Amino acid sequence: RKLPSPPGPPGLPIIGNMFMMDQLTHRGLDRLSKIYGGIFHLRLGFLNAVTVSTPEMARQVLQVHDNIFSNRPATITISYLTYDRSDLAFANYGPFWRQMRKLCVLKLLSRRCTNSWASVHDNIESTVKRVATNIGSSIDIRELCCNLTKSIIFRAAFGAQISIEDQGEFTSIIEEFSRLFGAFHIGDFIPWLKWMDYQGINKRLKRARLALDQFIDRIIDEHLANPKKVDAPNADMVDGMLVFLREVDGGKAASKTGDLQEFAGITRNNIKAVIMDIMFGGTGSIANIIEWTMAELLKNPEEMKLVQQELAEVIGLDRTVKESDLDNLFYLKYVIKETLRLHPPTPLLLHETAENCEVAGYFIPKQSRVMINVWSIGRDKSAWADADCFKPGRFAPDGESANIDFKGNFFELLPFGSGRRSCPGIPLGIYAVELALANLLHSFDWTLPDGMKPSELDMGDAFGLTAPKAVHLVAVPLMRLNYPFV
Ligand code: HEM
Repeated sequence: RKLPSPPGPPGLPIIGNMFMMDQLTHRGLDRLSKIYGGIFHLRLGFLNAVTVSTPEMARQVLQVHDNIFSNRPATITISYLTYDRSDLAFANYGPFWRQMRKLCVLKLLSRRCTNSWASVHDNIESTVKRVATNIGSSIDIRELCCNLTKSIIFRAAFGAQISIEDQGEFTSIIEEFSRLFGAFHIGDFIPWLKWMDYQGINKRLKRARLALDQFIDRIIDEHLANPKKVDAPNADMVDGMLVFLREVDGGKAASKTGDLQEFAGITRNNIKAVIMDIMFGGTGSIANIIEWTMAELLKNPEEMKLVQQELAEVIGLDRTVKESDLDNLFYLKYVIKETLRLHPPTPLLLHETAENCEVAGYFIPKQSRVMINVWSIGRDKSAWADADCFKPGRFAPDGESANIDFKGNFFELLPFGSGRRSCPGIPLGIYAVELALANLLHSFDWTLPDGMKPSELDMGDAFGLTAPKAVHLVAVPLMRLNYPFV
């Protein structure tokens, strides 16, 4: 039986729908899904692209056919900058990916990596102290959150000894990587035009990777000169990976811990590529969620009141929030969940098919790019009552969505994806988001600057690798606690 392709807009010879490239954002694809349905097809040059925009279609690709839909698409730029996909995020599904995933989940991102959790705690403490010295002044919340998350991830990855100069140098390397990830390369769509490089991207790629090589090689050498055990309290992520390298180099793989053999073959390039995954995975998304949550609460003062009331009841007004308090902050968790529904930091999950397959009666060819529009799904009117409204109470025990979590078990809420390729950084990421928000909202009352009314707050978003607020949130803190910050 010959199956049809999913529906989609008509294209032109050779370029297909490439004239619609500006529509490839969560909002543009959402508009197209209203015309063509929950699964539709675009042809971008020689590339088949399939978009999924409903919870049921997401279940089809992430659960029913997950073995076929678990590869990642990689552009020319991504392949080059990840040392030919030597990382976790862009490796195709298979034995290498499984090894890297195990390494990240067990050895770099688990609760046993105490340095990362201490980095979250210590950096939030110093951020709150900094805010306390600016009472009554306008604060750019985006800048505050980005500086916070960068410091958290830098220390988690490279250790407390990383200097301000190194942080600056690495920030510029990451920024150039970000710009290159977003750059358009015709060879990604029409392979026989791969040689064309009219924007000079190839030269920039070489320069960017050289800068990363020089930077991380130096950091690796410094770590090699001062080896630490992987379970030392100050062991960072580079230490964690070097332990495996040392074991492999020394020919001792598998002799003690049994599972080390599986990591044999890790190279410096793997370390560099995984560090970049952690930098990109961690920093933007955490900062995004904190900024969006603050914006939603300033826009909805009655919700702000409920969160702050809970904080006062659970903690009192004489101290800041500790990790052990988080389990008792239920309303704060509903607020974060609702923010993740309306503003998922990664609005489009990018997957690729490993084989030809059939979904919902349609034919999806091998190596199709699959975009799962998590932003659309979170606002799907058949899945959510008052889908566009900020209503955290829907997740309370008596609310209509009480049983829904964001860990990938419910296909109407997928901020971290679901299944094999779902986010391995959830515990660390959610800890950072909860502790930062709890402390910012408990320590201070917040108002909008210059008499701005909540209804005047701009809630538009921008599209890139993540979907931050288009306009930075600016707010004014007022002291709320009887606590000597300074
Ligand atoms: C708290 C905010 C975070 C959000 C909303 C988030 C979201 C996501 C999403 C949507 C994916 C892709 C899932 C898919 O394709 O199905 C992902 C993958 C990934 N995330 Fe996160 N993430 C967060 C925090 C982190 C942190 C803190 C780290 C590490 C420090 C991290 C590292 C990764 C990595 C390495 C992958 C690729 C996994 C793979 O391909 O197997 N993320 N994340």
